[in-house]
Amino acid sequence: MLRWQTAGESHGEALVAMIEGLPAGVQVTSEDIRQALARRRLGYGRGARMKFEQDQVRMLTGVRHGSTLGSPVAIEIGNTEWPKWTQVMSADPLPEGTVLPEEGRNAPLSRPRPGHADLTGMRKYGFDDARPVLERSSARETASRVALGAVAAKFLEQSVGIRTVSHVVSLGGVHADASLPLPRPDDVDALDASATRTLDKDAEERMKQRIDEAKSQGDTLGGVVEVIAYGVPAGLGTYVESDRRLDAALAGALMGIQAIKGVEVGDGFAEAERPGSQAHDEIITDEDGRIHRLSNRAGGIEGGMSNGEPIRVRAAMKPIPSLPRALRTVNVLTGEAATAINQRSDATAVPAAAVVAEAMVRLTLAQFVLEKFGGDSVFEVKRNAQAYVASWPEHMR
Ligand SMILES: Cc1cc2nc3c(=O)[nH]c(=O)nc-3n(C[C@H](O)[C@H](O)[C@H](O)COP(=O)(O)O)c2cc1C
Ligand SMILES: C=C(O[C@@H]1CC(C(=O)O)=C[C@@H](OP(=O)(O)O)[C@H]1O)C(=O)O
Repeated sequence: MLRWQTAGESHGEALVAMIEGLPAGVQVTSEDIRQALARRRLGYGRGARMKFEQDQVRMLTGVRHGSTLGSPVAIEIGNTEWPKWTQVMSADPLPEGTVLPEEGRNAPLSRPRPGHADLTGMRKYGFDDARPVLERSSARETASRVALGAVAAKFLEQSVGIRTVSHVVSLGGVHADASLPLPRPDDVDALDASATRTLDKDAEERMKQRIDEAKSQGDTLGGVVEVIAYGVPAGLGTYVESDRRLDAALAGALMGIQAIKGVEVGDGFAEAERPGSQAHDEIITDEDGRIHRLSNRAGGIEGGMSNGEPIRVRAAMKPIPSLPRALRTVNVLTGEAATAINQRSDATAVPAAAVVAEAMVRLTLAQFVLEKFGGDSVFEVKRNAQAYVASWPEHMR
């Protein structure tokens, strides 16, 4: 069983991520993790913090000489901003009379920001300011999941040959051309080079303009991201029990990302508007006698199982809730009307969310691969997966 967990606060000393249940023999280095984290920092419209802060990666356990040991893998992502935050975020009580810098005093954070966890978090945990809530509800935490996703990606590629890619489908209402071919894993460099993580250059320009326009109006934007997984063998997940469905797990994993408000598998909501004759993926036998699909509207999942086609899932991100054009709120210390604090913030983080969504798809697929094929070493998982496919009659492969 593959399990993972993250810990850490947005302005704390470090984030910590742990994954347990990975087989031995996954080739992975801290440089692989660094590269994945660098991708999450890219994207037009991200705020100042992305520029001055760095992710300091340390592989603490579970890996020796670039290869996993089968024991839990723990990764630390140090926050280079920590020296500025040590007092505000100190784990130990502060000496009497310590005067905290502005960001550590509770007055500004007694005005909960609409769209954030602030108000309900304060009520739920009994705080009189939002600092203890925002520290953990912040999407800074997604760095931990991207780090774990980088390890999962290595496992998927080295065991079964699964590779993933993510891109932005729409940003602030500007859509990439849906008739373009789907990105493939080899397009990753081109996607990294794109300011808005899209292969549609024309849409990229319009997305940038839209972000500039929103910024000049003190506003923020959301959008839709897509993750595609290639090389997924048929038969991950099952229809036999709802909580073992691959589509359900992927939806949960994507919904667990901060600010994600909708998930689609394949053509998702568009499917609901089509007649059945145009909604499914017809099965034919091609010239070499092999079974083949004419389309992939289902996004590679039928009956809660991967069907051998590329897996395609989308996630809709709401606009960033901290806006320069501050929203109305209430000062919870006085009950008086107020405006939400206007912190430095991302104008949009949709390209980064694509990278986070990809990490969640990688982790979820790794879980399902291990459930299906088992194995304590990459070699064993690979052998089991190959034997499974080889057990099918030739035309079914
Ligand atoms: C990669 C990423 C970056 C984000 N950056 C910011 C930000 O700079 N400012 C902000 O207010 N919200 C940001 N958010 C969104 C908040 O974390 C999120 O909206 C908030 O936690 C409440 O969302 P929820 O209701 O889905 O939990 C970001 C989200 C993601 C995924
Ligand atoms: C630090 C990251 O994202 C942060 C996520 C975030 C939020 O509210 O979710 C708010 C911003 O932080 P701050 O309020 O300190 O400026 C982002 O910069 C990161 O992604 O590494």
